[in-house]
Amino acid sequence: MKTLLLKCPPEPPGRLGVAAQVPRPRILVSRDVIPAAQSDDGSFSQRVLRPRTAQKAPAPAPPVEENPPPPKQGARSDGEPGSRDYVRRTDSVRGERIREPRDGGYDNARDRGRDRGGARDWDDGPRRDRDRGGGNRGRDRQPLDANGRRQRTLYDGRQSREPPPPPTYWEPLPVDPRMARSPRYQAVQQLVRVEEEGAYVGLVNGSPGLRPGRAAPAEDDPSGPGGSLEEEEEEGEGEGSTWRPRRESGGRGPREVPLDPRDQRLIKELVAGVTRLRRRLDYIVSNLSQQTPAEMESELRQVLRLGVFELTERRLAPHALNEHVQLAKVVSGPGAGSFVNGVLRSAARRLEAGTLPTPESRASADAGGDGAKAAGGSSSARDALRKLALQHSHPNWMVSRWLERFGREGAEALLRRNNEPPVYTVRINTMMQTPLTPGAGSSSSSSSAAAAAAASSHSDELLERLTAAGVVAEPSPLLPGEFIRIRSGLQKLLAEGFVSDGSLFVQDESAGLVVSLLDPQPGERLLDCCAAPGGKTLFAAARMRGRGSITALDVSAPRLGALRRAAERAGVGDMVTAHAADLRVWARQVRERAAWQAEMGPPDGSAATAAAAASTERGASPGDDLEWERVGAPRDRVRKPEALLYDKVLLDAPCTGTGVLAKRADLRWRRTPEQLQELTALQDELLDAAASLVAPGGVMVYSTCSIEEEEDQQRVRAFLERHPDFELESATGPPQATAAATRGGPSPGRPWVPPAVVSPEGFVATLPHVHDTDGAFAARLRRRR
Ligand SMILES: C[S@@+](CC[C@H](N)C(=O)[O-])C[C@H]1O[C@@H](n2cnc3c(N)ncnc32)[C@H](O)[C@@H]1O
Repeated sequence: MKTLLLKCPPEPPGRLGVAAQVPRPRILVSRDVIPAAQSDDGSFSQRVLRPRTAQKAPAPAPPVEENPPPPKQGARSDGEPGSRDYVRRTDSVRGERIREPRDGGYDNARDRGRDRGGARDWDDGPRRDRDRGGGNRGRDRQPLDANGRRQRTLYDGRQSREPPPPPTYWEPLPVDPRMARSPRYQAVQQLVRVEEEGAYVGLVNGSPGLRPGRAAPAEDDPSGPGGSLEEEEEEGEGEGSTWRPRRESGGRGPREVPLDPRDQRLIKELVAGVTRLRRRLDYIVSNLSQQTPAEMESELRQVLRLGVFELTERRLAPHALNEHVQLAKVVSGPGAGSFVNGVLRSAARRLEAGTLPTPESRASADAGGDGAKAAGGSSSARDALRKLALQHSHPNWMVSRWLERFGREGAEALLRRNNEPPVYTVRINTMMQTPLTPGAGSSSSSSSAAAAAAASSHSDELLERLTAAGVVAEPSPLLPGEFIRIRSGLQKLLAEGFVSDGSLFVQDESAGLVVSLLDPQPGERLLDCCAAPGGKTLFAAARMRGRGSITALDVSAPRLGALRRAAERAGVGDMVTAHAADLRVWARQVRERAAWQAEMGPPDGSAATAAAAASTERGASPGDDLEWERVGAPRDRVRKPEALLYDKVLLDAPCTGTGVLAKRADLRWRRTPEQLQELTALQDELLDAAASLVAPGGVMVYSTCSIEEEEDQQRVRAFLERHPDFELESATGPPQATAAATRGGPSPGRPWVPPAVVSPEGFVATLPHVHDTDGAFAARLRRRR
């Protein structure tokens, strides 16, 4: 019985090969792997994990191990007769007793299940194309032989000498259910989905406190309706979905794994944290291993990032890193376990010694490259830019823009803010507050004072209930009486049912400011042009106190479905009509229809009365009738009154979403400068289309959740040049507004938004590092009569 014994070379300074990290001074590998595993200087590289059949070199004679190793600690020999000696031990991955050959080689009984296989050769394409559907991701890794049969993996080369054993990759064990439920295993699977399949981090994290597998209402997702182009791309799952655990295979068939809420929270923290800090973590990993993360297999890369993240950011004790090692074995095979063990132990040692290679510990950054040229300037300026981008884990192009715009200090504050846990706020469902006393409000000032008092007492009552539930909360300084800032305990808030019973909606204050700037009033006709998933639509409905009508338009039908359901739950289903359409097409049709109706002459009296009665039944105000008069349309032919002009139009445009990077952890890696250009063109088209639907004297608010001037200020300036019939109204409010905001709901004499969020030009412009909210932009444009 012969076993290979490969001696480990000394660790090269600053770098680690696989063998250098192996805890015991021996490693068993197939003899075919030796050439691939050994580099020129005799050290072993991690390439042992990714052999290619076609590149197989003739195998040298294996070194012979003279003395077989002693049984593993805690194992006992079965003393079975025959050619092989077996031991029993507890498998730390499966958590069960297993029997295996003492020499560690292939065992028919144990390893039979590993030889199941797909039909494709593992070399025929990148991994991401092979295994999109999940399930057993490892099944294609076994190479096919000349007859198309899946080959066995041999580590010691003794089982079948003819034909010679192929190079080798241990197919991962079928995942043990206990491992499948491990938060770290789940986090790795989700990280793979995020990076390779474009899954959305806020979405896959799910909402703790909700039943797994059940679709959650849009406002339940703590990620909030941030709003960006991404959301429209993920129609299948939609903003309102909660994460469904990956199905386990094995046993009698797939079944869903219920996850503990605490585990869900940990998964959320890990996935969001690793995704945010991806570039920084990769820098550290690259400096500790011979391969860059980009050259590694996807799961292995995620395990390493996760390990370094937990070590450096969560300060996990080094002994706890064993879970990552076991995880690597499961997702990438035993060799990967040794490799991960080596890299993570080295990271732990060097962290303790204060010599961990981090971007800030280097004189000049030496990684990156994306957008480096865009930085322009001298090489030292480019170095400084790259170093900052690495340190705060952002793409160079974003950092370059922000350095130019906010200066070094401002840019750093923003970068830091994007990596911190975001501040969540909730909107109070003011529709649930005690209605105004009948008779109160004979004058507009006493009515608004009564409304403010009602809002204030409702908010105080909710704050008390939240405090009793262990939630640390405070009234919003920007929209008091309507929003509450949650300092800690969002999960408790969700678990206590504040959201599911409709009392609160998770929504950022910056979204509230946009609606506040629009200032919808009871009885108005409002068009929300890019409405889904509906956070702003519902707030507008609440401001309108259920009276008037809202047409909610969005190009994404599935996301509009979520909006409809949310409107029903909020009790405003009657006033919201949702239409799935491209705004540009819809606007053209409205214009054609209006022109046609104008040609048909005035309606007769009976039809006008019927239309007026119908509109009153819907709860619409007499203002509806005015619309028809404005375009001179005959009422009897108006089948869709919403297909005309509107008092107020909200265009919450698709954008790069650079204001919500703290909440949308993956977004920074998906955006490119080219997309920014494409989006500005789309925004112009949408602005033109939306403007054509604003009634004379009516108002349009253009908003984004981007902080890029090209998408914000520049779009508005260009719009005003194209549309001289529109003028900008300063966000500080109508002329009679007083600067001293009273607590409670809006009133005619109150500014639309607090002066603290208004730019000198009169726009609403919030920045995460300045206002403690999402970054957002809004401009109020009035159409001249
Ligand atoms: C920023 S999100 C809107 C968020 C929403 N206002 C809220 O508060 O929940 C942008 C929306 O624009 C929609 N959209 C993109 N292009 C569109 C188009 N051409 N017509 C209509 N809607 C469009 C997307 O589907 C997406 O839902």
